[in-house]
Amino acid sequence: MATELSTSFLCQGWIRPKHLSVRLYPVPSRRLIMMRQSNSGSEQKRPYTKKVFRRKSPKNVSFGPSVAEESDSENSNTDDIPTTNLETMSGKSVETNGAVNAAENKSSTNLETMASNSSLNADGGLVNSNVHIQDLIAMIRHAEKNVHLLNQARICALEDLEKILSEKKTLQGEINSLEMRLAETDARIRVASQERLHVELLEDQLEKLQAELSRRGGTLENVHDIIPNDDIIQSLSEEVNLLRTENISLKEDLKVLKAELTDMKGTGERVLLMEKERTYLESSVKELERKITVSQEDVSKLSTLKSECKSLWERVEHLQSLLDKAAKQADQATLVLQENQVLRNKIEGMEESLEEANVYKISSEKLEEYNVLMQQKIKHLDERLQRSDEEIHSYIQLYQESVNEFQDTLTILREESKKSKLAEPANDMPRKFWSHMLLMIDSWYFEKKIESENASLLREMIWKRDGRIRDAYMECKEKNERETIRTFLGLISSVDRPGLHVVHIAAEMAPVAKVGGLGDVLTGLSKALQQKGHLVEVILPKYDCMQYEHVEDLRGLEMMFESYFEGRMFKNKVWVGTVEGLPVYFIEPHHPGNFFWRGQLYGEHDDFRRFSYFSRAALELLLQLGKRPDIIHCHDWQTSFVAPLYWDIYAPKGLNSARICFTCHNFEYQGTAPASELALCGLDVSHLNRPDRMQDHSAHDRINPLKGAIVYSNIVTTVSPTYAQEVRTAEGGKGLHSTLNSHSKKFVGILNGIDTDTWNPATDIYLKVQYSANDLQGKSDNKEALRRQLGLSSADVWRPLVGCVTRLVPQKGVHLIRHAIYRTLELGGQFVLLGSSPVPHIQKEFEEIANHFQSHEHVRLLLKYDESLSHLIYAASDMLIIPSIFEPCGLTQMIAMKYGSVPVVRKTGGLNDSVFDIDDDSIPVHFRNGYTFFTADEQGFNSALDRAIYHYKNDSDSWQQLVQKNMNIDFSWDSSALQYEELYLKSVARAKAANRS
Ligand SMILES: Nc1ncnc2c1ncn2[C@@H]1O[C@H](COP(=O)(O)OP(=O)(O)O)[C@@H](O)[C@H]1O
Repeated sequence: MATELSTSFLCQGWIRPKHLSVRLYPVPSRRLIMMRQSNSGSEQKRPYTKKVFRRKSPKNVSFGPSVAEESDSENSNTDDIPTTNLETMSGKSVETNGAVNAAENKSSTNLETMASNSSLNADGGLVNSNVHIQDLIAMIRHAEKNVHLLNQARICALEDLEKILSEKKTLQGEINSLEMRLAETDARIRVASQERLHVELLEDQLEKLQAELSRRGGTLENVHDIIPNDDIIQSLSEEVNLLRTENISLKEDLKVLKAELTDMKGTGERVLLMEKERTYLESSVKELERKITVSQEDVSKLSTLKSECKSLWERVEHLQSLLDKAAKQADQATLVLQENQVLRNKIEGMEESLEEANVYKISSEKLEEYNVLMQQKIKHLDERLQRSDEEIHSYIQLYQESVNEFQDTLTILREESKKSKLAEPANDMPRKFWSHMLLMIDSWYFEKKIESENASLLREMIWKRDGRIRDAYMECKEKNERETIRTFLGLISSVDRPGLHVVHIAAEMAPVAKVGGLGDVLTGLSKALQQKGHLVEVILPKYDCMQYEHVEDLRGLEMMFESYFEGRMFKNKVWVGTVEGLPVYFIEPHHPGNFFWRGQLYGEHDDFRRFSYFSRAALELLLQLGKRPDIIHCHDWQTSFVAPLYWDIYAPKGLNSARICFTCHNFEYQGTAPASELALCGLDVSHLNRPDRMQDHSAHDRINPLKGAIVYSNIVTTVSPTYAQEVRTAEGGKGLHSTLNSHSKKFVGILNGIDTDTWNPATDIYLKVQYSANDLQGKSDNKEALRRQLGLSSADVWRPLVGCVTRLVPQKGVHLIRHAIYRTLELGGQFVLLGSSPVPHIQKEFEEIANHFQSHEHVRLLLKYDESLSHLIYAASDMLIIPSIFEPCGLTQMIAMKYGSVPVVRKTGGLNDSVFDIDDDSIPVHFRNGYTFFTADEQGFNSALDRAIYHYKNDSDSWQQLVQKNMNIDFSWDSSALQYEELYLKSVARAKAANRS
């Protein structure tokens, strides 16, 4: 008995119809019969399902059974899947991707045309841009339609995909069962071959028996006598034949099954293709959506442009009317002139008549009278002539003025239009974008893909935030790097510098590498200068312990650059990334000393070597990158080598565009070393180890990098006016007062600001609750949160919380900080200290105090560096103490005030310039903002803290007013950055003047 099953899979366009026919034969052996029964049972139970997937469009559906037709249809589907699907699934004639792109290209071209058309043409008239705007709108609508169609196509594709997936699932089931069948068939083949062996054995035996028979002279008939079971042999040979037939049939089945399996695999691949297509469609839709957004922005810009055009047009019309008026007046004037001419002719005629009359005058009285009359007439005509001359003159003047006015306006309009045609600053892009562009250009230059001059021009365009850079970038998103570079090079034209190019070289930058105020200043000042339109870049060492999560788009450049150290050249890898929107270069030296792989920024035995290496590498990088900065700004002794290196080595090498500005954030750290060490970075020791150059005041064989920076920089600053005075005294100058005095003309103190993006209680993400001067409830909530976090008592809301956030170094008045803990307790307050110390004995001392108060309900000491906790302490505390022995500027008092914590400070350095005592009558009331003391002892400190706590406890209203007033003081970088800007500009101008003369 044979069972015939046929299956037809039909999936339009994607799955060809398939015909499968399997013929099963009865198995004569018992084992085979048993297997067959179980198999055929399962086969018959599983019905083949006939699947027909209906698509929305009948266009590509092929139901034909012919193999040739099927394979054609398959080919057409697989060769051009995206296009076919778009067409098929949308059920309409949808434009292909190429067409969509063409439409987009057209749209951008029209945009450009429109932008240029909306300006004045050469004749001074305006070309109406409305038509083009309409075009653009139409194009956008067109693009929207395309998006809509693509969306539809995507939905169809998704539906199809779902269908195909479900079909795939079913087919998978089929495959599984076919595989099972294959296995069964295999088993059957194995059994059959065993049976065959058995039959062959029997045949052998039969042959042997026949041979034996013939040997014995018997005939075949006698065989029946010898082998009584003749039937068995007969049946066995039949069985063998049957098995052979079945074997052949099974092989055929196997072939069919294999073909089917291959087909199934093809289906899987098609499903994959569909999935790919779906992803592709989704990305196309996204891209179109993005382009529509851009187009819409363009439309809004165009409408602004249009309104501008309109107003310009009105002005032109007004001018035109003036011109018309003037022209009329000129016509009138011409008429009057003609009239005058007629009058003149008349006068001449009359004069002739007069002459004739004169001949008769003597004889005739009448003629005399006539003469008088004529004289009067002539006089009258002369007057008229004069008047009309004046009138003509005034008309001509008026006409001239109108023409001039018109010409001026025309020139202005032309210039305006030219300017607007030229790159408008693209303020819609974030600062990060421009930094990214800058780094991209640098890497091209560094990797020798563009020339130095071209790199400079592109940098300047980026610096100006030239809209063409943005457009080129957008245009090149899909292009490869070579094409992108070509597009960018096409942009280059003469560019005016919009500001200064400033490069900061420093050892710290908040928040990626911060130890103290230097990091804050670097970021705050750079941001403020960038905001003012200057091109600002930063060069830092690539420390292993940086807060890398604050660096965006960090990547290593392909090329290394070499720099000199210790008599040979070392390779350096350059990493680029943006920090707080600023472009930053991180130098990673490939020096066996692993200079910046130490787990900390400073405090290493070889700091002199580490930072002299870095200073030289930073200048080398600028040279290699072909940069032409106006200002190189270095900070503290770690980068003070830059100044002498620049003038002695790099300016002669061609890096000679810059002025060097050096800011000392603390004169206590001078980085002195044995003089010979200076030679490591290539500086000439004998040339520099002189009392008026880099020799340290303490010994003849030591050099002082800080002194070198003072001597070799064009501008020297420190961080507050009072500190600038203090360091010029023998007591405050730490040995450098005489150097500073001899360079006093270039030395100035500028008070630091704080970065109000980072330090703003209204937006601070580290706070439990954000707050502002108008809503101080948040401040109380933070106080409560800090108390809970540190396990302090919250029993009395009004118990004053005194905070201190500091490095624990002698400069900060550690003995007064320690005293403050006990004094605060005596006065009924709570005390929280956040600080860490690089000085072991101070750290140990404070650890003991911290242990002592470990579970005290009103005191907590946290001896670590913790950025987020510092924010919470500023917000939670009512007062912040800064009893410094000296303080170059100090940022914590400003941050404290911004967060409504009243500062209690010693009057020194920058504290003296920013905190003014509430009770100091010599200071105008509105400037008074904190509590100060002068004598650096316990009584002195008490005199300030006692008053502060008394005020807090006894006059909460005026305390709140004080808090609110302090929160509103402007401590931003605005005015300080302005002062730096002025210094830079003056210095650059001086250099230019010197070069000219
Ligand atoms: N332990 C600490 N944890 C977190 N931040 C700290 C810590 N100590 C100091 N700071 C921060 O360092 C900066 C100190 O700057 P500044 O007052 O100029 O002092 P200095 O630069 O002398 O350390 C502030 O931003 C302050 O919040």
